Amino acid sequence: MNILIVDDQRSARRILASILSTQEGLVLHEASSLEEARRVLTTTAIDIGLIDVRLDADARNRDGLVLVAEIREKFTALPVVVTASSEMEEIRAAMRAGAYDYILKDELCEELVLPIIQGLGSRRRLEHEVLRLRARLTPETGIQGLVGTSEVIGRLRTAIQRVVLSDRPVLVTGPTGAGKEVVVRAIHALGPNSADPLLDLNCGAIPELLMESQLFGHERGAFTGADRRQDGYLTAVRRGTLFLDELAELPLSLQAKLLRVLETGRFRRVGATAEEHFQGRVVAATHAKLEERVRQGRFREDLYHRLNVLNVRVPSLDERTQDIPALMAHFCRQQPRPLRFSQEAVEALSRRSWPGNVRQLRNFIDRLAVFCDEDPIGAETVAAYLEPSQGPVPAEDGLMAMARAILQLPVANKLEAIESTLLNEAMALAGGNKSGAARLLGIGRKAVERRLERKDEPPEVE
Ligand SMILES: Nc1ncnc2c1ncn2[C@@H]1O[C@H](COP(=O)(O)OP(=O)(O)OP(=O)(O)O)[C@@H](O)[C@H]1O
Repeated sequence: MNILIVDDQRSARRILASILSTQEGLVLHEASSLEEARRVLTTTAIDIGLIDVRLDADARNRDGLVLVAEIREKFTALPVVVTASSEMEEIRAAMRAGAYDYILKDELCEELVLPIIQGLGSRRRLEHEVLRLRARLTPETGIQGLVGTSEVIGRLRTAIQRVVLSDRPVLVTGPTGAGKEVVVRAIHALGPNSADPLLDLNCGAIPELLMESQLFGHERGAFTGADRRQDGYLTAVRRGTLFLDELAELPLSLQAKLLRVLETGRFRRVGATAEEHFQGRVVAATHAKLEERVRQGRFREDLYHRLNVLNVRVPSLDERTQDIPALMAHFCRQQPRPLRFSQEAVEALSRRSWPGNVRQLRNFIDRLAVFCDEDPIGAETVAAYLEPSQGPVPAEDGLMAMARAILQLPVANKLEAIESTLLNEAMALAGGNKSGAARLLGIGRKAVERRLERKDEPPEVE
């Protein structure tokens, strides 16, 4: 277990360290200020934090309490406050901020400190044991579903296990096709509420009004076509996971509403006056650089900070080429017929760059399974099949994902929903200029105008 002792006085840190050094299996870390403690917490998986309330000579300093609150918000360590028995008010404040226990400085001795550490140690061990058992119960969707043995994928698994211990929002980032969705599924499967739903909302695939209704639900008569009351994902998810995919595309108006849900845990369905409680966990994913979107005013900074509490970065395939043979074997097993590659072919595929990441590798193997009869498939054949797919990710993937998302919508006319989304996007890209939008869409300006007039009516809901 990693223990972090935070105290501005070296002598105080020494006393605690000497008490703890009698115990086996403890790795001790020290920090003398709030900043130093933050640095250690972000680089090391600390299990227990022993934190002095005052972290500099100023008697009014209460940085230790700030740290306790931060740990509960952003890290998975168990904080314990260390203070004098005369500071009852500070002890109360620390417990309110989320400290698990307190240690009195005037009674620092093995008999009082060690039972607290041992108690928290058992708690941590139990948490890990539960995680391990859950991982065994969900081999496909859990952490084992993440194929690979490289060091980076090992770090990714550790990050997943850490965020599962908390119930705060998670932001999963990484390039397209790298496995963000696989990671989100693992977080859900390993979490305490995996029996409740994992609901996936693609923030880039559907028109704004529909998205609002899908997320928040609506009252009967809230808009044209809303002929009955409908639960949104925020209700239907219960204590499960609300997966916001392509988060960067969430319209600004919905960003404000989502922020309110995250801050207060409350929301209103479209057309309702009464508020409801959101009980689930938000896990969002994006391949876009959100900081850049914030700078451009396209993504709310406050929402970004709310969601970026726990960040899991999924590495690109080029950062973990050692995993390519294992991934190839995994995708070969999924084919309807046996598929094998020669050693040279595996090596050639492991050497090349995969800008479309794991998805591009999977698509490549799927293609060979359909078109190639060679057994085992050799390096020359692989090279021949690679030619046309050099370069960026095939666009069909994005189109297929969008088509699938739209087909599941409660919209009567799905083709119209697609058209309207495309039209909106073209208008936005062209800065509201109809001729520009017409050029992007490959149709005439008149056709754009006609469609814009038609689209004033909100889409019909099934
Ligand atoms: N580590 C992995 N092990 C097994 N399969 C993986 C792994 N990573 C990705 N995949 C597979 O690769 C494909 C793409 O992964 P996924 O959809 O999770 O990517 P993504 O990062 O969410 O992409 P996007 O940003 O485009 O949504 C899926 O078929 C997924 O099952």
